[in-house]
Amino acid sequence: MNQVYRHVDTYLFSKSVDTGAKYLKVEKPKNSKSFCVMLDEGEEIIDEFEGATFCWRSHIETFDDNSQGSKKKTQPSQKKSYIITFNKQHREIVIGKYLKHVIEEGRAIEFKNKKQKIYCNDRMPSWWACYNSMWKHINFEHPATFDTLAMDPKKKAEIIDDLIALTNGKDYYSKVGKAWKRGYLLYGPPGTGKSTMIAAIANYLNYDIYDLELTSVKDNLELKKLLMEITSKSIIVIEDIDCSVDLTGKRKKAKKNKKKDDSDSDSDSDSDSDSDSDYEGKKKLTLSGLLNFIDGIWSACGEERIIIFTTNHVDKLDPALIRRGRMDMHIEMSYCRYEAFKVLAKNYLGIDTHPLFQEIQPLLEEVNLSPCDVAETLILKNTSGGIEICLNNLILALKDSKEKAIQEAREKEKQDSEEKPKKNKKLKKIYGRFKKLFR
Ligand SMILES: Nc1ncnc2c1ncn2[C@@H]1O[C@H](COP(=O)(O)OP(=O)(O)OP(=O)(O)O)[C@@H](O)[C@H]1O
Ligand SMILES: [Mg+2]
Repeated sequence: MNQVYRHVDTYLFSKSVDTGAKYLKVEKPKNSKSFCVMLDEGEEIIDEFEGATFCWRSHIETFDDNSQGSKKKTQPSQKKSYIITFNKQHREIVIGKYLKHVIEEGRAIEFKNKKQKIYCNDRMPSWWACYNSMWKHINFEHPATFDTLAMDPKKKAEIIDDLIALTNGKDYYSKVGKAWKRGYLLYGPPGTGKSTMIAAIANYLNYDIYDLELTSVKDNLELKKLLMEITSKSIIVIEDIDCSVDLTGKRKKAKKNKKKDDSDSDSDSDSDSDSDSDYEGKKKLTLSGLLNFIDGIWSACGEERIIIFTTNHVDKLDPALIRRGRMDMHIEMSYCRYEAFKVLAKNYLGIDTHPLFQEIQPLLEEVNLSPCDVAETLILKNTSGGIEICLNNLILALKDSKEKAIQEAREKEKQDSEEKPKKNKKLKKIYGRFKKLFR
């Protein structure tokens, strides 16, 4: 089906509910979450825009493909169109604004109704990539939302505001001359909701997710090709960026090589080996390739994109990779504190308050338990008196954790106090040697 026709169709359906056409056709397109209702042949819809009235009439023409004398019997094909009639004086409005409005509205409704997809890149032979997409996909159906995400409500509101600003940012980004995209770094210990947050963002915006597996990317060129296939209004995710590929190491190596090049710049043989290593570099996936992927000139070939990195070890990442501008927002997903617990209690037990909360609150403030671990204790295993059992399980888990933390701290203290005299002895020895040297 022609795209323009489809957008018009969608737009008119949103009107047909109000205007009450007599006969409608109902279809369920493969990629849509909802039904699609179309006008039947000869049905009319009246629409109004800026004081002008427009009449849309559905027209279906049927062609008999057997008319060419072919022996094989084929189904007759149909050509669908709309005829729009309006007062001559509104010609300017139709051409200047109305048609654009219809297409944009139709496209927006389709976007809202489309089924989300999650894509992943798989290692495939180069001949395959010449003829097919480099991404494989399935429908994305994850129940996470911002309502079910347990975290500090202030931080949550900040993220939602940022997302809204991004989606409304078309004019702003073109005014300031920036590519229309945003980078988020999600960091924190395991089980604190980084992946859940990605799902919640995708569901909030109805964006598709492109889960980029860096270890499957052969070189920088392949990364660029993958980028070119990513659609607008999407989220590009690189999970556990610190363990994907050794990007930091490569950069350090590159720096070392550069230093060596600078000092040996006169020698011809060295410049040859430089170009060899340059060539090797191009053949691999490097940090600079990834940086270009995020915000090089090619990154502007799509609009309304979000890039998300997740990591458990933010300190291991190369600062260039996460500097502001690349990763615009650094979001810490932390251990479960009282506010986050209240969200989990509501999700899992359906309660806003309980007398046992008083005991739980101070424990949560001093014990580091991930939301994942807290959630595990809150899963209702039976219905009779279940809530109290769950909350008591949580209290036990918190007390256990507290006990362990105290134990660990004691052991560390003991270790430190045992090591101190050894260290002092070593320092004394070094000091003694220095003294001898300068005598
Ligand atoms: N903040 C949270 N809000 C709601 N549920 C959470 C949260 N954190 C964790 N969970 C629950 O714990 C499970 C694991 O969380 P998730 O996979 O998002 O953690 P993660 O931070 O991505 O962990 P990892 O670093 O190991 O990848 C989820 O399925 C979810 O049910
Ligand atoms: Mg995760």
